[in-house]
Parts: sequence; C-alpha cells; structure tokens
Amino acid sequence: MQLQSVGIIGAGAWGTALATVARRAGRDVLLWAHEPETISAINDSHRNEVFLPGVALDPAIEATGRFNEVATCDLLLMVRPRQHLRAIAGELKPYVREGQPFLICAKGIEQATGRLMSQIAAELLPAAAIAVLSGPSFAADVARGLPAAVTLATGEEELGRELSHALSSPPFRGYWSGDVLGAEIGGAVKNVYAIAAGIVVGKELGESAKAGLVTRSFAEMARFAVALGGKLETLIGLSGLGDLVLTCGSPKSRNMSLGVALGEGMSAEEALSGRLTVTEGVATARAMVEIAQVRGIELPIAEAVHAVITGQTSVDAAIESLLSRPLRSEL
Ligand SMILES: NC(=O)C1=CN([C@@H]2O[C@H](COP(=O)(O)OP(=O)(O)OC[C@H]3O[C@@H](n4cnc5c(N)ncnc54)[C@H](O)[C@@H]3O)[C@@H](O)[C@H]2O)C=CC1
Ligand SMILES: O=C(CO)COP(=O)(O)O
Repeated sequence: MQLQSVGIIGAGAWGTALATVARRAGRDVLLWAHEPETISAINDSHRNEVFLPGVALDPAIEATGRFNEVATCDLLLMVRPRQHLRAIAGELKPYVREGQPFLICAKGIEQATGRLMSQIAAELLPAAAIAVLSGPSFAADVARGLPAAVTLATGEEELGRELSHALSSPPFRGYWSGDVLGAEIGGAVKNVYAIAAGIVVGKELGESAKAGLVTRSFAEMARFAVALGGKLETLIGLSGLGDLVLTCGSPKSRNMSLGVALGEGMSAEEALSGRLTVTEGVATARAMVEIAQVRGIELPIAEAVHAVITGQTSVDAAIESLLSRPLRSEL
C-alpha cells in the first residue's frame, strides 16, 4: 500500500506536531482544523500559535475545514480529543474507502460507554483499517524535531510496517505492535496516574513517595489493561511504562500540571476553568472507575483521583485512605 498522503483530523498541539512528523518523513500533509482561524493561520502564516506556539510549520503543510478533502488522503490520523470521535466518524463515513488506514492518535476512553476509541471506530467505520499510535511524546518536543519513539498498533502486521515507514524519520521512530487494546489502554490511563503524580508533587510528599506512587500506578495500569484484553508485554513498552514515565515526570504534561494544582490546594473546578487545551485524564478516570466497578478490578489510585476531581473527597483524605490500605504482597 502506498501511504504518500496523510490527512490529519485535529489541529490541536498533537495534530499539528504530527503534521510536522509526516512532513519530515516526506509525506504530503493535509490538516483538518475545527476553527476557521486555525485554518487561515496554517495556510497563510504557517503557524498554529493558539495550540502549538513558537513553531514555524513547513509551508507545504496545508489546512482545510472540509472532511471530503481530508478523506482523499491515503492515511487518516484521528487527533481530536476523544469526545469528538463519534461526530468525526459520522462525517467521514461516506468518504472512507475499503482498507483505508485510520490511525487513532488521541488518548482516552469514551466516558458514557466505557468503550475504547478503536472499538468505536471499528463499529462506525467498518471499511477502515483501524490502528493506534501511542507512546511518550510531547507535541512541543516532537514538533521541534527532538527524538521520540512511539508504538503503532494494528491487527495486521503488514499495515504496522507500512505505518511505521510512512511516519518515521531519524528523530521519530514508530515501532509496530499487534496489540491494539494494550497500546490504547496504556496511553489512555497513564493520564489518570499523571494527575496522581502531580498531586504528590503539589503536596510536596517527596521523591520517594512519587517513585512509589508511579510504580504502584504501573501495577494498576497493567492489571486494568490485562483485564480488558491487553498484553502485559505491551504495557511494559512505550505506550505503557514509557508514557507513564514521561507524563508522571514532567509538569509540561497537562494532566500532571492539573495534579500539581490540586496538590497545591486548588479545586478541580478552578484548576480546569479557562483551559483551552484538553486534560484527558479527568474523563478517563471516571470511565476507569465505572469499568472497574462492573468488572471487579481493584484500582485504588484511579478511584482516589476520580474522587478528588469530582470533589467527593479531599486530597488529604485520599492520601490518608491510600496509605492506610491493608498491607499485602507486592505481586
Ligand atoms: N499534546 C500532546 O503532547 C499530546 C496529545 N495527545 C492526545 O491527542 C489528543 C488531542 O490533544 P491535543 O492536540 O494536545 O489537543 P489541544 O488541547 O492542543 O487542542 C484541543 C483540540 O480540541 C479542539 N477543540 C477545542 N475546543 C473545541 C470545541 N469547542 N469543539 C470542538 N473541538 C474543539 C481543537 O480544535 C483542538 O484540535 C488528546 O487525546 C491528547 O491526549 C497525545 C499525545 C501527545
Ligand atoms: O500524552 C502525552 C505525552 O505522551 C501528553 O500528555 P498531556 O496530555 O498530559 O500533556
């Protein structure tokens, strides 16, 4: 399959950064944007200052507001926040061709149904070949051409290779994987644990507490993913442990910075108000807790994050409750 043209749906920070990735890999890039001003900024001044400030874009990257135009591309990347997937799939369905790759690059779980984006996309776009891009990669780093490595997961190994070749260039390495569920779940749930890590930092609980929290978060993340059909090996890789390490390690993460604000004493409402950018961990925490209740999966850290965000408990009470859990075997 020749994947020369890449259509990117969503011109937020990550969609715009992925446009630079595809361009660096020699692809023709068309970026679909929601806001008319984003379209004209990309086409006229080759910048997207609102979502990805300080980055000069290759003038060959074009933007459009038309789904029929972006759908003509060989490869489609879905990079709008997760809650827009159903609407996008509805707009694209008439144009999607049999076997056209649809690569999900957003990270989240649908709050209302608890379904993963790959499952929703497979149902709504049955003609498309669904794949997932996930892994440790801040848009600002990637757009500057700094090195990053990600997982490209799809049920068809040949497509995984093709996606990797279509998007990789020396600074951006795509490793293919056959475990779509594992890659997607790792990328979605690490945002919840990044909020928890941020709370530890904001509360000044110390480096030892943070290392303990992140390690127990990994145990929880792996338990959740395996219960939903992901493979443990995938969770040990870029889209699991890799993204957990990145997002829990830097306040550049929107999710971790939310946690820092909560730990410093701000309410979730205050900390989230006025944010133009997405903080996917908020909705993902709710989805995780609901799934865990139905399936009987133990997720004390995700539950604590959800309870703090929704104001059901205070940060101090959540910490106390986690620290007073019964002692148990580590494994
Ligand atoms: N920024 C990053 O470093 C990375 C982000 N991701 C994921 O990619 C996805 C997109 O994130 P970003 O590009 O960072 O988003 P962003 O926060 O930069 O941009 C928000 C996006 O939401 C759209 N939007 C804003 N208000 C809207 C409204 N009222 N109606 C419809 N659309 C609206 C904007 O058009 C824009 O595409 C998320 O799932 C995120 O977790 C994944 C990897 C890295
Ligand atoms: O997913 C990301 C890095 O891999 C970005 O994380 P934030 O959305 O928390 O900034």
